Amino acid sequence: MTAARTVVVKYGGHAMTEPALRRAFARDVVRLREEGLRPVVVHGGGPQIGAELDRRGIKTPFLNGLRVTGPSALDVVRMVLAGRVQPELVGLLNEHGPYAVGLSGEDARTLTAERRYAEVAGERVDLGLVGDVARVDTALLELLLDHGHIPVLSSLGRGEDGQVYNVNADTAAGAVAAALRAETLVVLTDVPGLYADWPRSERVVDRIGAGELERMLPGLSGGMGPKMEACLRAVRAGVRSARVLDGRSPHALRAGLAGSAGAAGPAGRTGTASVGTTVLPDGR
Ligand SMILES: Nc1ncnc2c1ncn2[C@@H]1O[C@H](COP(=O)(O)OP(=O)(O)O)[C@@H](O)[C@H]1O
Ligand SMILES: CC(=O)N[C@@H](CCC(=O)OP(=O)(O)O)C(=O)O
Repeated sequence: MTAARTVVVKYGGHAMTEPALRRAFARDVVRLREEGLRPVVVHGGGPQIGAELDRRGIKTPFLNGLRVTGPSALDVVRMVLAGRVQPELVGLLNEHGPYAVGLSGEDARTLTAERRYAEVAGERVDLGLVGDVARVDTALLELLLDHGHIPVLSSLGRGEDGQVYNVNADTAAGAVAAALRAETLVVLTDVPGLYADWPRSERVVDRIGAGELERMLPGLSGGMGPKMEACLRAVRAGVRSARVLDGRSPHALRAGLAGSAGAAGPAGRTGTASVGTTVLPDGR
C-alpha cells in the first residue's frame, strides 16, 4: 500500500545554496503532504561537504561523479550530511508542521551498502569508502510515512562488515524510490534537466525512455551519471516516472509535479522549455 502516493524527492546540494530556495522547498514538501501525498526527502550536500573538506585541507577528487572518500573525508561527509544539512532541512520543514524526521541510511539499517568502484578507460578504480546501495530496508521509512511523517534521509550506508560508506545521494534516492515502489522520483539540481548536447547547454531532453537512457549512460559525465543512473534504476523497478528539475527556480518541485513535464512530444524529444527531463519506462 505504500506505493500509491509516495513521492521521493532528491534535494541536491547545488539546489539548496540559497536560503530562500530552501524555504520555498520546505513549504512545497509540506504542501505535498497536506495534499495527501507521502513525500520522502533524500538530501545531498556535495558543495557543503566540499567547503568543509577545503577548510580542513582534505583533497577529494571526483571520478564518474563520485567523491573519492578516504577515512578522514568520510568523517566530514557524515558530519556535514547527518549533522548539518539534514537538521537544517528538518528545521525548515517543521516550521510548517511537526512532520519531518531526520534519519540516515545507517538508522535501522535502512541502507545496506557495498563498496563501489569506478570504471575509467575500462579499468576498475578504487574510490575508497564509497558505497552503492545493496539493499533498502523500508520498514522505518514506511513506519514514519504511515504516521504522517516526512522522512529526511542522509545518504550514508553501512556494509555487512559494519563499515560506513559514503553513498551518492542520487544513488540513494533512486534505490529508495525503487524499494518503496514510489509513484515518482523527483531530482532537484542546478541545471534545467539533462542536456543532450553537453558540454554545450542548448538542448534539454524533455522525455526519454529507459532503454534510450541506458544507451546514453556510459557517455554521461560528472554529476549527471549517478543522477540518470538513479532515474533508470527507479523506473526499471516500477516507479512510473523520474524527473530531473531545476531546483534553482523557487517552487520547482510543485511546478514539476503539477506541470506538464513529459506530457508533450515523443520520447527523446529535446527542447529548451524549463520543464526538466522526464524518464519513463519503455513503452510509455
Ligand atoms: N548532460 C548533462 N546535462 C546537464 N548537466 C550535466 C551534464 N553532464 C554533466 N552535467 C553536470 O552535472 C551537474 C549536476 O550534478 P551535481 O553537481 O552532482 O548536482 P547535485 O548537487 O544536484 O547532485 C550540472 O551542474 C552539470 O555541471
Ligand atoms: C560518493 C559521493 O559522491 N557522495 C556524495 C554525497 C553527497 C551528494 O551526493 O550530494 P549532492 O547530491 O549534492 O551531489 C559526496 O560526497 O558529495
